Amino acid sequence: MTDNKPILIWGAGAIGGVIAAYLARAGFPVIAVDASEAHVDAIRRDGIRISGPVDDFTQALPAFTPDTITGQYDIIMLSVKAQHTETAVQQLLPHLSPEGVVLSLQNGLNELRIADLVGKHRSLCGFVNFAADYIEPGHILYGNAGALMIGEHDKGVTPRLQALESMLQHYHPDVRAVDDIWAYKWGKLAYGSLLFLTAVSDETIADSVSCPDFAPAFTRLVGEVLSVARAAGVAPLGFDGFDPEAFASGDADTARASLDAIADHYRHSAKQRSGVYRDLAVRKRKTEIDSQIGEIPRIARPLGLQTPVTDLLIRYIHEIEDGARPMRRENLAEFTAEAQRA
Ligand SMILES: NC(=O)C1=CN([C@@H]2O[C@H](COP(=O)(O)OP(=O)(O)OC[C@H]3O[C@@H](n4cnc5c(N)ncnc54)[C@H](OP(=O)(O)O)[C@@H]3O)[C@@H](O)[C@H]2O)C=CC1
Ligand SMILES: CC(C)(CO)C(=O)C(=O)O
Repeated sequence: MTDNKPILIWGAGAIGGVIAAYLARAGFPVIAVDASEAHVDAIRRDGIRISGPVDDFTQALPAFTPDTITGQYDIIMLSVKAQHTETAVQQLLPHLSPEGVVLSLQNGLNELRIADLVGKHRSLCGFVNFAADYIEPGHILYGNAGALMIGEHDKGVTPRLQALESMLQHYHPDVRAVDDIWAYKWGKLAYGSLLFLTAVSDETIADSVSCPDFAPAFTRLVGEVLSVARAAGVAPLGFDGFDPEAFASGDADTARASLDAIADHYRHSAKQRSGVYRDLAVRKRKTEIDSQIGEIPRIARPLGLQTPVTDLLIRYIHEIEDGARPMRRENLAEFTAEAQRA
């Protein structure tokens, strides 16, 4: 499957840009496809620049917008924001070969929708926790390494998954093909809810999650998402300091220890704030709240579960998106008080 045939990276921003640059540097024939004409023009002209504490290099790369790419491909790695998934999949479908696969490298449970659109046998799942920021056209900050795992929708590590694992190990040797990807995808969704909550404040992820005053809110929020995961038949797994068991235990000290470990992970990163913060404060655009975190109540309701703390988070982020609530530390105190009453 990976026999020197061109690979598309569809959405070559922060995450897709890093993967594209590393794979191209390793000699894979990678083509970037991105909706931003300015980004595509810069990559074509100067290559893609990866900067930061992990690496600093510029990689030449062919790049196209979705309407100018031609041909059919066996591997398309998709890394657009969750709310752009459906449009991107409709655009990429004519370029996916009959035996080709779309590997999602995104937060959220987008693979469920991708499988509906391309067929489950042509959809592979990804869990990403490395950190990167789109700085300007052609330039990505790679903040720190983090977990990256891939899997089939159903159990089993297939030869095609192993081939992709070997390829992605050129990005980082710790990339793993796993047979329980949903345990990580749901783990990241619970952790993602925590990241969204840090973005109601203008402080860093580390400062927010390590503050004892706010620990009850983070703990209740993450615990609630984990309960939905379990009701949906998934036992989430941890990574990079995040220990789901600690949040499910109901023991405040155990949860605090995991919050401190998460804070420690980010203290070593050049990306101190989440992608959510970046959407709100820097790029001034809507976040993935509805398509990523909104899935949690949508899945919970038919299972007879309420999600009051997640609903509260969605309200706060909408208020910030709508300009009705400034991003500030006080929001975390207010959220903590409201979450305890919810
Ligand atoms: N950044 C991070 O550190 C992490 C991000 N993730 C997840 O990875 C996914 C990608 O996020 P991230 O890389 O940060 O996002 P970015 O916005 O940096 O990159 C996405 C790129 O896709 C482009 N795009 C939008 N629509 C299309 C389309 N239809 N076809 C092709 N390209 C398109 C965007 O252009 P435009 O900006 O013009 O819309 C942008 O350049 C998200 O689900 C995110 O939650 C997961 C872990 C960490
Ligand atoms: C913070 C990070 C990079 C996870 O490490 C993330 O997932 C995001 O910014 O959305």
